[in-house]
Amino acid sequence: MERLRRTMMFVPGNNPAMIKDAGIYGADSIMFDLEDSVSLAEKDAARMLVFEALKNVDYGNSELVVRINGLDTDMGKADIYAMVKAGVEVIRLPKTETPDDVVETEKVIAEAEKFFGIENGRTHMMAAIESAEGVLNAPAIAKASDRLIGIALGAEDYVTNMKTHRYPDGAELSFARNMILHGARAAGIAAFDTVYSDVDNTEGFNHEVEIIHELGFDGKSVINPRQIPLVNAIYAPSEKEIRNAKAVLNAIEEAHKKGSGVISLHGKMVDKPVVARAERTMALAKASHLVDKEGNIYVE
Ligand SMILES: CC(C)(COP(=O)(O)OP(=O)(O)OC[C@H]1O[C@@H](n2cnc3c(N)ncnc32)[C@H](O)[C@@H]1OP(=O)(O)O)[C@@H](O)C(=O)NCCC(=O)NCCSC(=O)C[C@@](O)(CC(=O)O)C(=O)O
Ligand SMILES: [Mg+2]
Repeated sequence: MERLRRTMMFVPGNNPAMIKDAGIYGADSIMFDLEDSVSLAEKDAARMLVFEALKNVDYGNSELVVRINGLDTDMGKADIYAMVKAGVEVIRLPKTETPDDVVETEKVIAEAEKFFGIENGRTHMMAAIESAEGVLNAPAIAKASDRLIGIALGAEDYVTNMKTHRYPDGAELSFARNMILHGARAAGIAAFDTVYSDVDNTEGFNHEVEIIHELGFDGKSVINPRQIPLVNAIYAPSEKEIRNAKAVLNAIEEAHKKGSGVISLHGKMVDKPVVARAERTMALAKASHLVDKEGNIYVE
């Protein structure tokens, strides 16, 4: 079963208090940032701080991601070496424009793994797409490395590049979101939506999460712990959806016992894609604490 990544929380890499407590909020992934939330003067200190945190702090089940500075800066290579040495799970490449950006970053990661005697391929990657060129190349970027677990939209940089800004209905992001989603799905990896900066605007945030949930994004980048339960609530399946998923999984189990891969349930065909959706519903229900380990509904 693929890992759930409903929320990926940005944590500024120069903020010791936020770094120390980042594990208590239940984010599926924690993303320590060495890039745009850290000023030039603090880059070295932030790298050391995040290195120490990765080595010494227990973040429970959260996946650990670090957004590095790009290889077109003086910091990129040092960031990669330090994070690979610390054992980070995923390196997030910012401002990815072309598949070559991914390939070049992968080369340095592989060099670092070799240098520190770490198994080749252990460090995964994700690529943030934050410009028109990146969006147009999204399908190729998503297929540029087997290490990629996903691609993400970085909308603040993207709207700046597009000479616009963020609007409540998200029309300005529609093409980018669809390109990123299709690129990710064609490559079989995850798609993550961008941050929502107005942390006190719960209504606007919920509206945006509804949109990306309906489109099919795996999850959203968040910048504040208060945004985590809001995303989780929208990604939580309803009781009706859970009951239907359980019925589908029971029906297909019966079909398999009879040697068939397809069966009818209440007059509707149940086949492989319906089963895959039911499995994801049950995974989301478990993550949302709506069912127990066996899939029994708590609300019954
Ligand atoms: C927004 C705000 C200032 C609000 O402050 P507030 O003070 O109102 O927060 P409160 O709610 O009062 O905090 C209550 C308690 O939570 C703690 N707490 C808050 N935030 C926490 C957190 N993130 N991690 C751990 N802990 C946290 C806090 O320490 C306190 O702890 P305590 O004192 O113990 O109670 C704050 O959240 C914050 O700085 N966020 C991170 C901002 C950031 O990372 N920006 C860069 C990434 S975007 C980018 O680069 C654009 C992009 O590249 C994106 C893309 O690519 O997708 C693109 O182009 O679009
Ligand atoms: Mg950005």
